[in-house]
Amino acid sequence: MRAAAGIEVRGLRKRYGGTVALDGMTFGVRPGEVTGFVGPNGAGKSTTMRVVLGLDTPDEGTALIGGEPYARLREPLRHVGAVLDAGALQPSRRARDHLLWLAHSQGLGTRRVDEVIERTGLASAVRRRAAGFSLGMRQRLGIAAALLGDPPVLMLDEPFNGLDPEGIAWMRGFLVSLAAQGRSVLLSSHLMSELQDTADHLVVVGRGRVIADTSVEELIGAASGDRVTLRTTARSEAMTVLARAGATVAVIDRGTLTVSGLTSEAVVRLLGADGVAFSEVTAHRAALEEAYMELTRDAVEFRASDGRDEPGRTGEEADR
Ligand SMILES: Nc1ncnc2c1ncn2[C@@H]1O[C@H](COP(=O)(O)OP(=O)(O)OP(=O)(O)O)[C@@H](O)[C@H]1O
Repeated sequence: MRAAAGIEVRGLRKRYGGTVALDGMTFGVRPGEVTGFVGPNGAGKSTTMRVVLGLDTPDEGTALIGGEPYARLREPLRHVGAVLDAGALQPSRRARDHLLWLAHSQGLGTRRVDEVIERTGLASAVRRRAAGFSLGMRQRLGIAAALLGDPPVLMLDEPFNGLDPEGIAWMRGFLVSLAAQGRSVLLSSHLMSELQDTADHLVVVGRGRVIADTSVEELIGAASGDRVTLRTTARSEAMTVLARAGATVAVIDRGTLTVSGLTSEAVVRLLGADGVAFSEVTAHRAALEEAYMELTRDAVEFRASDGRDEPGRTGEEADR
């Protein structure tokens, strides 16, 4: 691998007819980190990746890999590897032949092909034809191809799509190890849960622009706000007492509530004064999924209401 390089995306705008796909998309991807590129369907993730790879032209803005636009890279496979559509394989071609064809087209040798086959755990499948490959094997083959030129930058569009739990675990570990080698790894997903244990950094997007550019830790902290988590077996009584004191109370599960608008001291005092039993009062820490939902609420085209945080609900209403 050559000197570390990153991705720089600045002010990308792109329309398809009346649809605004990119609306000033701006972010960077640093070496040594897995950056999760996450947002609801239609947020502009795939379009951004295609622009970075020179497969689509923006109306405005720039996208650079190691300081250069893709079109100016000599031997691009040595600078960036990408898997945009793992399904796109010539069905009759055997896995190893697919890699050999790619390698030879870029002046890379057979030895490198065997190295990437080994690294991606494809050794037992290389003589099989692509048509018989599971999606998991296709993803591995896509990554093997992306790694042929030992590039410092990797981009993967929805790499967890369709993988079974074992495939997901393998993919996570593999992506983290690639970043640990100093590579810049950008991976997209529309599910935050897929990124939770993989990404160091998150670029959250919606409607063609960046909503948050943050570390995983910061995002969880920011979304947690001034809320208190309360565990109690007397949910209904607790909700009545706290709502009466002006708090907004949401039900998380049978024995857990989150309370906004009161300090934890006030919650303890109010419940104690009314003799409502509780087992725990702690500062709330939002799970990443919850943080993500809050951030992207306005950017989602369709979302069914789960009714959890409707304002003004009382304990009795919520308990029904
Ligand atoms: N070739 C195209 N022609 C017309 N519209 C397009 C084209 N490519 C993307 N779009 C539109 O641009 C917007 C952004 O799409 P994009 O595929 O980049 O989003 P995404 O974040 O990757 O979504 P998903 O998670 O569904 O893949 C969407 O409204 C999409 O319908």
